[in-house]
Amino acid sequence: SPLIYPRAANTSYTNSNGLTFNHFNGSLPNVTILATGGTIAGTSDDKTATAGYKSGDLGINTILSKIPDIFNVANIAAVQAHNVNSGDISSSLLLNLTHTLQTQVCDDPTMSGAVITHGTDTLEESAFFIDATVNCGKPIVFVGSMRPSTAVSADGPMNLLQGVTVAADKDSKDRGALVVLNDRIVSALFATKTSANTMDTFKAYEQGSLGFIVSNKPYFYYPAVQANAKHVVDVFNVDSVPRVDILYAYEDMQVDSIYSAVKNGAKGIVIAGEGAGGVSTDFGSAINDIVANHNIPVVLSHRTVNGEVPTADFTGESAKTKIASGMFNPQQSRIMLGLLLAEKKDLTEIREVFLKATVA
Ligand SMILES: NC(=O)C[C@H](N)C(=O)O
Repeated sequence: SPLIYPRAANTSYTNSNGLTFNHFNGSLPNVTILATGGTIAGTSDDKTATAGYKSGDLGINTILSKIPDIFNVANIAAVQAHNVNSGDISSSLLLNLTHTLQTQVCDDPTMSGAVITHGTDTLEESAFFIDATVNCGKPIVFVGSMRPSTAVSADGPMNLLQGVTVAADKDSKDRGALVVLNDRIVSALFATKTSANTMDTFKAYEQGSLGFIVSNKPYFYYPAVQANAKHVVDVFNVDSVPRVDILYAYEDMQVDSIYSAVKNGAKGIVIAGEGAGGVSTDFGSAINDIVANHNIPVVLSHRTVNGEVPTADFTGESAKTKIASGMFNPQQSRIMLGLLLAEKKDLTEIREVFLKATVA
């Protein structure tokens, strides 16, 4: 294995990409942590507080100093990429993360994998984005926490320890990006936050988790496999992602929301549709008009947590204009559509990608 270095334990080592590993031990795998903030870096003066705390406060080295066991698992190069509440993560930061991961982890044979620490509110979006843009068999693992670092029984340290362990484990390879929280390993392609408050929040209801962790040992239920819906976009020459808006469908929804989205600069639209991509008759006609006359792709997704939008639901004019999201929920669909627009894909090519996530 190229991961072994002839170096004494507990020395500091800087590799050719400028990543510095403290407590270096030549017999351990190398993992980088890219820290972005969130509750895992959150603090409060009140140890009982699991609301009203400051998200994205502590630096990654302070977090790591409270988990010395982590240095027995891997050599760690910790990088503070950002330190924010996850609502402030942007596609430009994610493009930077993609480039960093590709060059400093995927293309470096001495690196085993990477961990991204992230606020949980939008963690699934960033994990989906990275899964769709980093072309890598190595594990890229997202971790966060639901309790701030100051809370009684804070979950962050164990989640980070487990995330590093999964990133360092050869069984984690070729499974796409992963989400590790609350002892579970979930595919980034399907993970979604299911509770706004509790620790058992990241789930892939239909697909299930890929495995779990006990006494810091990961266990995967099945050998590595990539999902049928997986699609990797090449963003090497992309410097920004076009704006895609999500419109939430409901009874009494007015058609002017779609026209104002386009007027305000949206280059693509995702509808969080009722049931399997449903909208009112009037709104359906407005979508047809937007696609035909403004050349803006519109993806019909579902506001339900589970299920898919089948293409079979769209007939006549709608079959030509509307793109069914398949299994992708609105936030996943927004990211995929934005990335495909960044790649300058046309309507037919965009439709083909969403078809991979579609059954009927
Ligand atoms: N649990 C969390 O991390 C929530 C926090 N508001 C964030 O997403 O940054």
